Amino acid sequence: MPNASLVIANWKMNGNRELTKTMSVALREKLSQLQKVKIVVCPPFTLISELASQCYYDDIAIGAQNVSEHASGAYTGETSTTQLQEFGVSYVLVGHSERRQLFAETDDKVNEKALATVNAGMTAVICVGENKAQRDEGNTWKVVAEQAKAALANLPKEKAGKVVLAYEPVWAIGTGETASPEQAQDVHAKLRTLLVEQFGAIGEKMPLLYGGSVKADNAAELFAQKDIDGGLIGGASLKESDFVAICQAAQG
Ligand SMILES: O=C[C@H](O)COP(=O)(O)O
Repeated sequence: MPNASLVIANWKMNGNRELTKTMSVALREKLSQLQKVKIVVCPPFTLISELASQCYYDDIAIGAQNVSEHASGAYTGETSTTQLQEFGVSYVLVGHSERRQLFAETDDKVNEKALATVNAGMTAVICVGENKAQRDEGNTWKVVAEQAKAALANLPKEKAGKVVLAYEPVWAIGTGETASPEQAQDVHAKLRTLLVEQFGAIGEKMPLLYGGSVKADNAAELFAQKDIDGGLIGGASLKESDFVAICQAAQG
């Protein structure tokens, strides 16, 4: 029986004001009554203000897809934690594989961004995951563990409540090829152990999300896994009916 606690929409570089309006209405009317599931929407920066003004903060949280590790200054094109918070942002995606691959974000940079996020009082959603070649070579856990340990370095126990881990196998992102519930659970169980080792007993309760071609028709079986506490949703978060169905599947 699914009993997930967190579903995050990552619009990536998609969407416009029209989608923001449509989705805001859908979230308010169809999802604000979900008791057990926290919903976060991460639109492009340009739509954050509009989304925040239309969503009820208590039910729907606003997330950013990236943040600068710097507090302020001459960093053209960057956005700080303080600037995001001014618009009601309380979650930040950190280390998404597209940032790692296309924008050369290193493990160290991901760690700096995670630290900046939690130190500002926001929740860091740290993404980890192996690519196809790494899985085929049997290195899935080696890669995921290295990324997770590097991203979580120097994060103290008292910040555990501000940390979410998202396992996103790169080969499953935007491909329609989802990890099987067993494949995902296998990695999640190991990530759970890693969290408990670093943060103690609270690690048992820290949200572990799965991302990678989650759809309305596969969400329930993924969310039914013991250590899958929700999802990070890309393509399916752009379509109102699909995203609503995924959130409802999380509620169980
Ligand atoms: O952040 C979301 C993930 O990259 C998953 O994207 P997807 O659901 O389109 O596969």
